[in-house]
Amino acid sequence: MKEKYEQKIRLFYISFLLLTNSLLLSNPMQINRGFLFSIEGTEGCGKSTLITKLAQKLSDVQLNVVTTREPGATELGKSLRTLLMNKTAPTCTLAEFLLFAADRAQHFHEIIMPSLNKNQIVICDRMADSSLVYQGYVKGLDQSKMAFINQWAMQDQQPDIVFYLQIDSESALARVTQRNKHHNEESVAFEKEILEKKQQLIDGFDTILQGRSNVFVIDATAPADEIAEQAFQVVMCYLENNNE
Ligand SMILES: Nc1ncnc2c1ncn2[C@@H]1O[C@H](COP(=O)(O)OP(=O)(O)OP(=O)(O)O)[C@@H](O)[C@H]1O
Ligand SMILES: Cc1cn([C@H]2C[C@H](O)[C@@H](COP(=O)(O)O)O2)c(=O)[nH]c1=O
Repeated sequence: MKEKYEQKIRLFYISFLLLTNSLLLSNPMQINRGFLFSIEGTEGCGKSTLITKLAQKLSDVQLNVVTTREPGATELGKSLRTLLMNKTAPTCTLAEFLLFAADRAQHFHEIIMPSLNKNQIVICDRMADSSLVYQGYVKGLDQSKMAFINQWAMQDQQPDIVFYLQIDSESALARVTQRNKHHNEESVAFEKEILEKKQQLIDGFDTILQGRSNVFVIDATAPADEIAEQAFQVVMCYLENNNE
C-alpha cells in the first residue's frame, strides 16, 4: 500500500518536471540581467561535477550559461595557477592571497563582468569565499582586509547565490584518492598540503558560510544527479523571482 502510494508520488513528480521542462523549452525565459552563482566546498566535494550537470540542465531550457573557475580561467590566471599550485618559491600567506586576488581581478575584468553585462548566467567553481577559508580561516590572514580586497577585485559584484557542497572529511578524501588514481593531477605540492588540513577546511567553510542569506547548503554525499536537480530548481526559482 505504502509502496504504491510512493510510486504514485514519484510518477506525479516526474510528470511535473517533464511538464515544466517542456513548458520552458517551448517558451524560453527572457533574462533581463546577468546572474552570478559560485560553487564552494573542499576538494572532492563535487564542484566540477555539479557545474557540468547544472550548466547542461540550464542550457537544455535555452538559458545562456558561462562556466568558469578560480584560479586559472584567463591567460594570466593560468600562469598564476601554475605558480600557486606548484609552489616552487617560498610564498607567505599574504603573497599567496594577493596572487589569488590578482587572478580574481583579471577574471572579473576579462570574463565575469563582460558575461554579466551580456545578461548571461555565470557559474563559477570557487570564488572569494575560498580565499576567506584557505588563506583566512585556516592560515590566519585578516578576513576584513581580505574582504575589502576581494570586493575591489570583484568590482563590487557579489554572487547571487553561493552553493556550498557540504561533505565530511572521510568522504572527500576517499573521492580525491579515487580520482587521483585515474588522473595525473597537476597540483602535487598544494594538494598534499591541503589534504593534511581537510577537517580544518570543512570547519572553515561551515563557519564562514553559515547564516549568510545568499548561501544554499547542499548535502554533497547525495547522488550527483539529485544534487544537480536540487541546484537547478533553486536557480530557476531565483531567476523567476529576481529577473528585474
Ligand atoms: N555526488 C557524488 N557522489 C559520488 N561521487 C561524486 C559525486 N560528485 C562527484 N563525485 C566524484 O568525486 C570526485 C571529485 O569530484 P569533482 O572533481 O567534481 O570534485 P571537486 O569539488 O571539483 O574537486 P576539486 O576541488 O579537487 O577539483 C570525482 O571522481 C567525481 O566523479
Ligand atoms: C580560489 C581559491 C582557491 N584556493 C585553493 C583551493 C584548491 O586547493 C586550489 C584550487 O584547486 P581546484 O582543483 O581548482 O579546486 O586552490 C585557495 O587556496 N584560495 C582561493 O582563493
